[in-house]
Amino acid sequence: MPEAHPFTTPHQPPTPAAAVVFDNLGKIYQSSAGPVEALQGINLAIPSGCIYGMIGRSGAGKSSLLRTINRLEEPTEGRVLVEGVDISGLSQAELVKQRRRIGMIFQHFNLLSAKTVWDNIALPLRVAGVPEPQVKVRVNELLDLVGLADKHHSYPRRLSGGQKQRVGIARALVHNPPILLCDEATSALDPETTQAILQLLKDINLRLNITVILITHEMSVIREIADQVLVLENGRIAEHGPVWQVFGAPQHPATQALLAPLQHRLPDDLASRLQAQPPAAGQAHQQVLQLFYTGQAGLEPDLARIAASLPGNPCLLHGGIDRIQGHAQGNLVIGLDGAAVLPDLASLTQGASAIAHRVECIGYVV
Ligand SMILES: Nc1ncnc2c1ncn2[C@@H]1O[C@H](COP(=O)(O)OP(=O)(O)OP(=O)(O)O)[C@@H](O)[C@H]1O
Repeated sequence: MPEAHPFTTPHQPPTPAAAVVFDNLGKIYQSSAGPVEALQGINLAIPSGCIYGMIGRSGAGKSSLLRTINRLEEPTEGRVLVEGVDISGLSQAELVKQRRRIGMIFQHFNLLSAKTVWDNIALPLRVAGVPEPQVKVRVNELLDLVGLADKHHSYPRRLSGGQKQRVGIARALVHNPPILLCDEATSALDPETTQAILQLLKDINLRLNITVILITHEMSVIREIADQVLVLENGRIAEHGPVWQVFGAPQHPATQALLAPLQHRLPDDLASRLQAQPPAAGQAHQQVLQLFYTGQAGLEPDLARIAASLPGNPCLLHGGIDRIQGHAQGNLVIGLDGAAVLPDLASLTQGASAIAHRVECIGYVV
């Protein structure tokens, strides 16, 4: 007798505090070169209903951690609680059921090339013994959800990368899981298609209240859709928190290195003209200040206030501000007449009249 499937009603979680909890998690692989400590002392809760990003250098342990959530990897130490259930104690039959509550999508889509879009999506339902009329209803629902209703007879080889990932997403959602794991889901896609897939994941997170946990090497993906982010380094937690906080003021050197490509660096022509000391007396020059914004305490780059607080006809030379989760972050590079007498720079970052979180004089240009 096939079990009942609740997929025609929207998923309604019993509002657990955390979708996933890692409790002192450790993982050691045995390899021919000896034991490899992939994860160590991971204590972390992933809130229900959020989009949670995991980043880290290659080999930091992201995949190992993600795959412990559905026991594709068994931890060697500690526990993983999924919606409050310690999954290490599940029997094989219980694990099969549990895995239906955790969808997963992959970088290379993992579709069956000999099956149509329809059959790829229907397969997990058929394997679970869902009656054919219900399979039909559910596959149609999912094709609509991912915007592929007109492709149901197509084979994967006739689909673009974005369309293949849409099939992967539909297949991952067949059992109406409360959790979706994404393993480099947009890494094989061009920027425009990446945007469309990220929008779909956001939509699924909001409309279906599914917790989305993703690993990626693309920091822009985290900035674009994640609520919270974990940074792993050598199998340990480097730092974690709301994306705007971690991206606005990265504390750990690993995070700083990962985020470096997103920084609005000085353009080469300006950097090459900067000198550490002011030129000889009488030579016209500008002093160059850099104003940094971390997103803390609602402090915004207010150009009128900056102009009123700085002497010497301030002019904007370069800069970039991103807005992440409503917080302005980045830096502005400002040139001032060389002869202007600068105020105490620390005073520009304090109190109600602060114009930035940090101000540095980075040099002089003639
Ligand atoms: N099956 C395995 N056997 C032995 N060592 C492994 C195995 N799988 C992973 N490792 C090692 O565990 C560590 C963590 O690997 P993992 O794949 O989790 O990192 P990652 O951050 O996902 O890396 P990447 O970004 O390159 O995919 C690495 O040192 C890796 O070589």
